[in-house]
Amino acid sequence: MESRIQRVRDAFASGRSRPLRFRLQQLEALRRMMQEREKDILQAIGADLCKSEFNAYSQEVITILGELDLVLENLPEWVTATPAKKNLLTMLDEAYVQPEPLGVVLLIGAWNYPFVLTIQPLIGAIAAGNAVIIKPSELSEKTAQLLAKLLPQYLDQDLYAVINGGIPETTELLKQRFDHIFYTGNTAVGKIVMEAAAKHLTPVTLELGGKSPCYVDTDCDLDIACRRITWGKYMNCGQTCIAPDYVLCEPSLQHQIVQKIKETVKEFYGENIKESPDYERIINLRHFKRILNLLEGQKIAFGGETDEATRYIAPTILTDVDPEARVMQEEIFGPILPIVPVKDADEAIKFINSREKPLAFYIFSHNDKLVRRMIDGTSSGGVTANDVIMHFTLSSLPFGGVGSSGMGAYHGKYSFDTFSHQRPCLLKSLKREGANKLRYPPNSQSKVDWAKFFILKRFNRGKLGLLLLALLGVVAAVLLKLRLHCPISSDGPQIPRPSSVFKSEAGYY
Ligand SMILES: NC(=O)c1ccc[n+]([C@@H]2O[C@H](COP(=O)([O-])OP(=O)(O)OC[C@H]3O[C@@H](n4cnc5c(N)ncnc54)[C@H](O)[C@@H]3O)[C@@H](O)[C@H]2O)c1
Ligand SMILES: CCCCCCC=O
Repeated sequence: MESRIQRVRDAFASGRSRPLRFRLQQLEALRRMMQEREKDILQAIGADLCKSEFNAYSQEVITILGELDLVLENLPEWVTATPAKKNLLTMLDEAYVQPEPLGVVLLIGAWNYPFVLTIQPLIGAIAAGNAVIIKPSELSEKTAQLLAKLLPQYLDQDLYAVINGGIPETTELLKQRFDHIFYTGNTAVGKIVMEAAAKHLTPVTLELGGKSPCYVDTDCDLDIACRRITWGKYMNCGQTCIAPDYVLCEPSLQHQIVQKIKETVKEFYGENIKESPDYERIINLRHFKRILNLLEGQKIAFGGETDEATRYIAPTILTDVDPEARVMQEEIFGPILPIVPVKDADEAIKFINSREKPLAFYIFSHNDKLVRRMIDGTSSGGVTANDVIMHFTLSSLPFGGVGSSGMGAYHGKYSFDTFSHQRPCLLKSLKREGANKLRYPPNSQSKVDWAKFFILKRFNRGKLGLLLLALLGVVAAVLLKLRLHCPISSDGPQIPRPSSVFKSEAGYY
């Protein structure tokens, strides 16, 4: 493993990954891979999660194609240095911010959307000019194998490496030194990743989970709200990091919500859910048993059927759930929807704020004021009002958690920024030493006053202001140069103070 990582490190050190043309070529190659190997990709995802090709395409492939289009179109602009504002002292210098690659990035992918949650950060890391070690999740075994086979066929083999394996391999990988670690998965492993990264002072992006609440207001179209909640909760058999974990609503709504979700489940998956090509299965027996344990002692208002042999758990709703119950202590990550009755929106806000910050928060209401009040009164990785999941699909929005749901964000330009260092560059000349002498010892009050003038002066008066600034800069520099050539008195150089030179009613110019 070490020699493989060294090969990636050496390739990065060669500088090959940096030119814009190279990055675009690699991203084009990824797009080609998505097109040419679409069938293999859909089959691997399907085998891992018992997912139909339609669902695999719309939940994973579309997102990657959209991300590639966006990055390929905008990368030339993103890699370009941004000029920085200057002050009087740096007026004739060049100041800009140049994004630069971080180096060798470790990407640890997740199993629940095994393709998109690995490839989407990879796109950002390549776009930013990095070399990458990709560690797909061993739980989605077929996709992990396919990634190890396909990526070397399309991408530069020295710069980008797939390392497969389980906990021992991940543990070994984490001992190595990287320039950034991007991890998607649960909070407990997130802490392990961060601890390992701290040993090398490696920055991390942690895309974690949490219990994402969904508040349903009485002033709301319940039919539409329940249809959208049903879609987001039971998609991928509840194994979605931003699935609505539980519903908060006034007690009077509980029964109606159960009824409407029940009807929608029938509409979506038919009478025999097990036969529906749109209903997935739990990834493995460990997770299957974990989810079943969450049902113990709960009032099942709908669903509850299970089949261990196929790891099937029916869409299930629990009512009158005690906030202290086990199902309300950990992220469910399965097709179980607890409803916790609350008095009103204020109690819902208190409830949410008394717990760890979630990855997502959903509010269903016609009342815009209430929606904004609930957003302002809470904190979460992201928010969607009157829908679920959809903020993930908009690449102009950063995607990530806050507090225990994670740190850092990605998607679109945010991915590029996550994998870049924003390097401030100031290019001065060896001339104009007159003005620069201000900062050299021995110091004096008049030098401090001049420094204040040069550094703190602000101009917000358009072109005229800029012209004036330029003139003042030249005058000040000439004055300083002249005065700095004068003999030095006991009080330091005899420099006029800016207050005696440029003072007007409006203050200093
Ligand atoms: N924020 C997001 O984008 C996002 C996306 C998907 C999943 N998630 C979260 O991931 C969680 C589900 O994943 P999971 O809990 O099944 O993850 P998991 O148990 O599958 O673990 C994920 C990875 O961590 C590694 N791992 C496990 N134990 C380890 C250890 N002791 N040391 C080192 N590595 C170890 C595994 O090898 C695996 O590759 C949920 O909380 C979900 O919300 C978040
Ligand atoms: C429609 C795709 C949703 C992906 C959510 C990622 C977290 O699990």
